[in-house]
Amino acid sequence: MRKVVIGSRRSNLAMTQTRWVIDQLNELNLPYEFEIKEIVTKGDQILDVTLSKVGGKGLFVKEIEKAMYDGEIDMAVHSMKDLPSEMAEGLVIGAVPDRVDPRDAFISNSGEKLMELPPGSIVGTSSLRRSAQVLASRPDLEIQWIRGNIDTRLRKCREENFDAIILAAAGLERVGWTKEKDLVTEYLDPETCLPAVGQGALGIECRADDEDLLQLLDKINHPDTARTVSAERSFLHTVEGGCQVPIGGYAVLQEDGQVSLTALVGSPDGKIIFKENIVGQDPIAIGKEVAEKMLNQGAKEVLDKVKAELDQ
Ligand SMILES: NCc1[nH]cc(CCC(=O)O)c1CC(=O)O
Repeated sequence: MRKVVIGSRRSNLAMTQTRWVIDQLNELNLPYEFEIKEIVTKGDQILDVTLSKVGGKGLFVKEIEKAMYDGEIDMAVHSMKDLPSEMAEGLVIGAVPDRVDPRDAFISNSGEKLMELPPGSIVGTSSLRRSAQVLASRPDLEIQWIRGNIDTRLRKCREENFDAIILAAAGLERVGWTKEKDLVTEYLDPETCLPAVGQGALGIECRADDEDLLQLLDKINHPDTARTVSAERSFLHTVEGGCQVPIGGYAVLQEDGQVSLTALVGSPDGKIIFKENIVGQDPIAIGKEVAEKMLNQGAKEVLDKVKAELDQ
């Protein structure tokens, strides 16, 4: 019997995702037991600044990775979209389980959909990807930053000066909020709001040399999800370089077995949107190809400008 220690942030979503993975692993009936170790990250302590200004998504991940190097924990369950496109040395994604709903959920206080909101309505999000796409279809709306975990954002939407907020459907679904009837006003289709790279999928990280654990994790890997997400991450890897920028990427598997990847780069005000679709057999190759095409078309200048503004 091996005891596997799983590091998790304390948030409801992180804990729920970690427990879900433990359930999947327990169902295999193999000689392993699992223990959760809570890790408080810097990202959880900084609440009042735009996330992109304090070091981006990597912030949540780094301290968990340190605990893994130190042997304090053996693995961690991440929302795939929070994982930087390049893994830290010595660590790997051991499994990508089946993806849940990748879409963004639009929640308005009045019950009006995105295209129905009156001009000047305030939409809360702290994602440049969401703001770019909302403003592209509704330039007459106002975006205001909103931070905090899912429960905090839902409370702020009701109590503070917001008319609507946008959250990932996956997060709402995992913590059980979608059971609440009429909470979600509208699920935004990927044509309106292309999801973040990896949205709705989990990535389970462990040490690259932990062959025993890698063998176990492979049993809950979902090859189709792993394949489509790898196309999205290959795109992210080629365009980016760490910063939190207005980028979206969503890939699906076609019936003929090919991967169809749609990728987006925009300016935060939604005035410039680059969007491309590419179909191919090799996910890494198509991710790279679509990224290079968009960078050459002018996406590079847009991204450089956003990064320069974030650095100020
Ligand atoms: N940025 C935080 C974050 N990271 C993962 C999810 C939701 C779950 C997922 O997309 O897998 C969320 C919340 C949100 O964006 O609304």
